[in-house]
Amino acid sequence: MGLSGISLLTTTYSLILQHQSLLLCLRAKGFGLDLKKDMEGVDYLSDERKKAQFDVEAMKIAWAGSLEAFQLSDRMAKLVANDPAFEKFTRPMLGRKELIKNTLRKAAHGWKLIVDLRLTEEEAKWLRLYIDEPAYTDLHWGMFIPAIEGQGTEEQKKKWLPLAKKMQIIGCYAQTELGHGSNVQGLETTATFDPQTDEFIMHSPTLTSSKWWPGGLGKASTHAVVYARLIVGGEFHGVHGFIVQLRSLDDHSPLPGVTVGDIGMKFGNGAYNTMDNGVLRFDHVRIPRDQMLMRVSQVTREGKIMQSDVPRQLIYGTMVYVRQTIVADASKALSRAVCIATRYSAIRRQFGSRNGGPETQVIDYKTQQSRLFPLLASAYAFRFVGEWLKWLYTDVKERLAANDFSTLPEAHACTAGLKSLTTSFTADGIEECRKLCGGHGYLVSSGLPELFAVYIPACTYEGDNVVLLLQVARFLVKTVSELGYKKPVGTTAYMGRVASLMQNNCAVQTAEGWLNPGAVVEAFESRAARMAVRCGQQLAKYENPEEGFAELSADLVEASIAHCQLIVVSKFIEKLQQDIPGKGVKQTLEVLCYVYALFLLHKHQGDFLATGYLTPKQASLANDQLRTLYSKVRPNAITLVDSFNYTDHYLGSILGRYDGNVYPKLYEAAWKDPLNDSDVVDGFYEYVQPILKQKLRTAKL
Ligand SMILES: CC/C=C\C/C=C\C/C=C\C/C=C\C/C=C\CCCC(=O)SCCNC(=O)CCNC(=O)[C@H](O)C(C)(C)COP(=O)(O)OP(=O)(O)OC[C@H]1O[C@@H](n2cnc3c(N)ncnc32)[C@H](O)[C@@H]1OP(=O)(O)O
Ligand SMILES: Cc1cc2nc3c(=O)[nH]c(=O)nc-3n(C[C@H](O)[C@H](O)[C@H](O)COP(=O)(O)OP(=O)(O)OC[C@H]3O[C@@H](n4cnc5c(N)ncnc54)[C@H](O)[C@@H]3O)c2cc1C
Repeated sequence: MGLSGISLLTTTYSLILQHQSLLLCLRAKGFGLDLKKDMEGVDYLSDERKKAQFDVEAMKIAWAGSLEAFQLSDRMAKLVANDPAFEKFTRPMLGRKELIKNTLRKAAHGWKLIVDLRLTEEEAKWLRLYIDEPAYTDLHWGMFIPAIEGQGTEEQKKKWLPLAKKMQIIGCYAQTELGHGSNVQGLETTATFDPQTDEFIMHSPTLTSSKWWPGGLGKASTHAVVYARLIVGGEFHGVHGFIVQLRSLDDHSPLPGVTVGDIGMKFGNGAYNTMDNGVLRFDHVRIPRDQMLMRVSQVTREGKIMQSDVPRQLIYGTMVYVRQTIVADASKALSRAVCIATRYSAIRRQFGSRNGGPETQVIDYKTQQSRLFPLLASAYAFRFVGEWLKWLYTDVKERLAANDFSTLPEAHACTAGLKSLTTSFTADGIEECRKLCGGHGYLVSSGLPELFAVYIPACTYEGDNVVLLLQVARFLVKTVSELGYKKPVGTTAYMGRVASLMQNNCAVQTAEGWLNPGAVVEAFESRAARMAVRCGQQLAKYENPEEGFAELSADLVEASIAHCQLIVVSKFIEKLQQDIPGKGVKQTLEVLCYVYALFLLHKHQGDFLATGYLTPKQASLANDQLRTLYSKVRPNAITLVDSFNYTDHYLGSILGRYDGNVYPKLYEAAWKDPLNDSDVVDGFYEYVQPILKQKLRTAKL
């Protein structure tokens, strides 16, 4: 290495020393330099932690939901973090075959722990979450089993659930096809009843009817719940679910008539490529009649269709369940990215040094705060709305069990809308966190690229986010059209006050005036009501309602977003009306709640102004208040992300390390890259040296 290289390195290291004064000795492998190494065990964020204005341990409990939930999650997180079998840092460098084998190994080790330690289903769920590697088990536990639980008869549940829960069979959820995903009624796979043999014949009549995407199908599953067109007596009777065995339970080979495989690599290194999303075709595969999931409709031995009093929509019930879990997962993914970006923003310094003193921590720049703190506030907002949605789902489930189907449409609208809202925001938020970490955020070792790659399909799977918002729009339009004779309830109860929401305008006169839950909720209610009513009025101009709906669909999507944001804001405010113990915890959450609401108000001020609810002056006062709120978040920022209680293993990020020891660890990690195994790169003699040694024929070059 030449002198200029060494002086560049020396300059780099003096900068590091300036930033982290406790560096003692670093060995620069490959450069022949004996530099100082950092002190392990030092907390570089301790000054930040001392600034906390609230009880961090109590905030951890508020985030987890209860002391018991905190303890359970903490126990599972540590179990995974302390087990070398769950190492994941090499994942992005593995080839596909190694990656899948590695995932199978981890899933097997996880299952062994579940059995040996006799973990409960709740503990097992957290264990799988902290293993942090998408795997066939997600679909087995998350969709296959819930599909049987929700759509199977008591007899079917008795037969299949024990097998599935002991993992004596492995299942997946095979709905989407090559040609249709969103349009479930457009699926082409057929299940034709054969009264001669009392069987269904599963068949894939076209290329586009091939099942395409189901997770766990490609290589792991022995069984699937397959959605297919029920054909009895030559007539189509809607799409239903069927339990179909795909592979031998002895040697795992596909059964006769079954063609099955993996659909290939997906976005990113490592990331979602640990999942075997699959393709499946049937060539007249026969299954017994009792393998059709028959809670909604039954086919008798004689080939008669019997409808139970359960609504047809229950066939979509598994999607309601999974969408609810996806909302809860959004807060986990967003909080993870925010934790990384917040800790790193406190470590990173740029500009502002006077007289050789330390530079400014980037977290102190107002622009950094205005990008980061709304994401932090959103992570908390999504956590609390996810908690509420879980309650709503549990309530609906109990009602369904008692044959009360009245709240199903609202549960569908809420799960669809909030799934869409939270996943779109989280996907964008993770990318924003990457940018907030500057260049180092682009390194795989920041943890952000893989988190992003794993997360973004959430905007598509379990319902494309636009398609889902259009479902919310249908629900809203129906609610508006029924206002004259039907009292809206639940999350649309505010529509019952539509007259005053359309007339009264915002009364806020000062920036402090925005620190009022009533003023905030009314602003969001008025905006949502006015946008929905405006869509209703526009729709009324069309003779054909479906044509009008299609024409106005972009506006309808915006009205749905306004409605869903209102739900998140009001559930955050409702949460704060509960008893939340711990010094300063409630006050700190109040600040975050206002940040969330006023950030949305600022971002969507066009809606609030266009609907005539706010004046430009009032919108500007909200923005003034937002700036003040950011200053209130600042001293608590690090401890607010500590309250997520994530282990370094789960975060999987050098930038987000709990101790903030970023630079030495980044430096160390670079040397672990296989490219640095040798000084001279493989291929040098074949491809580089000949260029260096070439004898140029043209003098001009
Ligand atoms: C580094 C690693 C880090 C971390 C990773 C670790 C682990 C991973 C973590 C978690 C993994 C999580 C998840 C697993 C991952 C992926 C799973 C994905 C699985 C899937 O994608 S399954 C396939 C999902 N498919 C869809 O969602 C399709 C979307 N389409 C539809 O839902 C519907 O077809 C429709 C709603 C668009 C229907 O439209 P339509 O108008 O044609 O409808 P119909 O005529 O059929 O019916 C209309 C009628 O029904 C009502 N309705 C619709 N849906 C529902 C419902 N779900 N529930 C109740 N009611 C419903 C609708 O309102 C209409 O009612 P109305 O009264 O007639 O108006
Ligand atoms: C990682 C991953 C895992 C998956 N796992 C599973 C699984 O386990 N099991 C399973 O069955 N499926 C699974 N899927 C499939 C997934 O559920 C579908 O991809 C999803 O429902 C979207 O359907 P689509 O692909 O048909 O999109 P399309 O509907 O083709 O969407 C394409 C575009 O058209 C737009 N669009 C479609 N319809 C309308 C409309 N009516 N109005 C306006 N715009 C419209 C959409 O907004 C989108 O922009 C998975 C997908 C992914 C990416």
